[in-house]
Amino acid sequence: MHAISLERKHALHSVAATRTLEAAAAAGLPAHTLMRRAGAATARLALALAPHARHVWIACGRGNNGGDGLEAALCLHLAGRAVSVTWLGEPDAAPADARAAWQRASEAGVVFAPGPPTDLGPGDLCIDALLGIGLSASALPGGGPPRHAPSGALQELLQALRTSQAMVLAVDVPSGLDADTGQYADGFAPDSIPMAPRHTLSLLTLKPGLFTAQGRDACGSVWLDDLGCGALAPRATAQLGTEHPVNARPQAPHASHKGSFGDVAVVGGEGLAARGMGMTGAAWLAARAALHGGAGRVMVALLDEGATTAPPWPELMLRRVDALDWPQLTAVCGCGGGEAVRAVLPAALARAPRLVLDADGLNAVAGDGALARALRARADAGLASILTPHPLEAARLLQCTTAQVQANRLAAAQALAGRYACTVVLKGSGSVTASPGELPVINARGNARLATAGTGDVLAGLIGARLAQGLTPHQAASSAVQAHGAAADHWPAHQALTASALAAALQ
Ligand SMILES: NC(=O)C1=CN([C@@H]2O[C@H](COP(=O)(O)OP(=O)(O)OC[C@H]3O[C@@H](n4cnc5c(N)ncnc54)[C@H](O)[C@@H]3O)[C@@H](O)[C@H]2O)[C@@H](O)CC1
Ligand SMILES: [K+]
Repeated sequence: MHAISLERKHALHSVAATRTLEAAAAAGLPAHTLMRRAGAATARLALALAPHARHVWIACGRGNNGGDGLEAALCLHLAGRAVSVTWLGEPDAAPADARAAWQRASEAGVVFAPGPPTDLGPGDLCIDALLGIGLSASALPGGGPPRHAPSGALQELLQALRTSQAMVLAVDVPSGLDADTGQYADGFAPDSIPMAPRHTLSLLTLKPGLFTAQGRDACGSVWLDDLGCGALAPRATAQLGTEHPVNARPQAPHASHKGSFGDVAVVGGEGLAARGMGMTGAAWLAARAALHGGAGRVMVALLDEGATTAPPWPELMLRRVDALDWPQLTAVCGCGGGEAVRAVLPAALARAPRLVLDADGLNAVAGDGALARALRARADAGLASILTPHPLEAARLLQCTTAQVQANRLAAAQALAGRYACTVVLKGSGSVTASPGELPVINARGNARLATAGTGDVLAGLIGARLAQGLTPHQAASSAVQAHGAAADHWPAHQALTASALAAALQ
């Protein structure tokens, strides 16, 4: 068992892949072995997390997740801890493994109670073994069977877990969270994020839903125990994090010059005159990020007719759009581009060998079939394209609702990558990078401080810099997303995070 380090990459497996692994592992082991291992691992982690707990309360559901909780109760009881269990199951209706666990726990004298002890305090521990992957029903955006709201007893136990002052250890997955998508099933979402510390012990595999959408907030710290079956794991469904170089430059030969690291041109920043909304800051932010991200030269083509602004940073060069040498450039198009970007897109789509399309550039493609076809045609012409939508922009591109995108972020990103034959970064909690023929990457870095104006422009610029330095689109996008998040994770606690300072802090 180990804590999941966000510095390393990890394989993620869907519920279906985990079930395949479970069946293969169970076939080669004596009955009930996996559940006993799961219970023992849960008990070990419980003892390590709360060594001084006066009381451990375990809420167990009707299925095998509850069985894991019963096995953990037995281990903790045998270790001399004060344990009580609230079990929603019935011996006659329980699955075989869980029934066997109940029998062993009962015979050993584990205490069963209708609810939690009334005096659970901050030093105590709750174990959430109500629902695991049995809840999951992965579906493409908008699909999936309707789900029923939790019953009264289940709802009460969930509430008790969420309002307790004691630390909560979730077995396999926080109850009610879909392990594939990171979304709560109907009726299961908490009213607010619980205050007590939270841990999740994922069993057999790490699942994608633990790290995207609501997963990060639901899980707290994530641990993994492969129950001794890691060698049998099938092909991964996705990957958490990336080990691509932080920055391509440190490996560059000594005899490098500014042309060695590529030219990035940021095209965006609609002027105040066009529609009364000046958005040139977005273009400058992207350009600054490209500069700090290691691009050799960075140009800015503002969509601001007649503007004579000097660059706010002297390393940046101004260009008129008609003076851009497209075939030599990595173009970052759309940041603050407003309506004006639409007129530039035909040239950018047709001529830029490497293109990052952000914000208004994406909205323009979503609303114009000819631009969408031009984008899709780039792959056949050997031109690299990266889209960086947030969920609303992704919904426009997929012609669905934001809720449908968020219902399965991994599937939505893959659907977009397929539709436009390019790399896609679906932003939001647990950003997903997907490319045709590549394992999708879920980003584990970053935090809510990134939810401030301009950070998306910074990301687009950084991706452009990495693409210009020769990384593949998938590497450029996934590694930039990780570096962007890591910069936020390392941000000094007492300092406000602004997009401009973030751009300067990039590595
Ligand atoms: N069988 C085994 O040997 C192993 C099982 N394991 C555990 O077993 C879990 C999966 O077990 P199950 O397949 O039994 O599934 P779960 O125990 O996760 O859930 C199944 C139960 O939840 C109920 N349920 C599902 N959706 C509901 C909803 N929306 N509202 C109310 N109730 C709902 C079902 O009626 C059923 O009683 C894993 O998450 C893991 O914890 C692991 O320990 C690996 C080994
Ligand atoms: K659980």
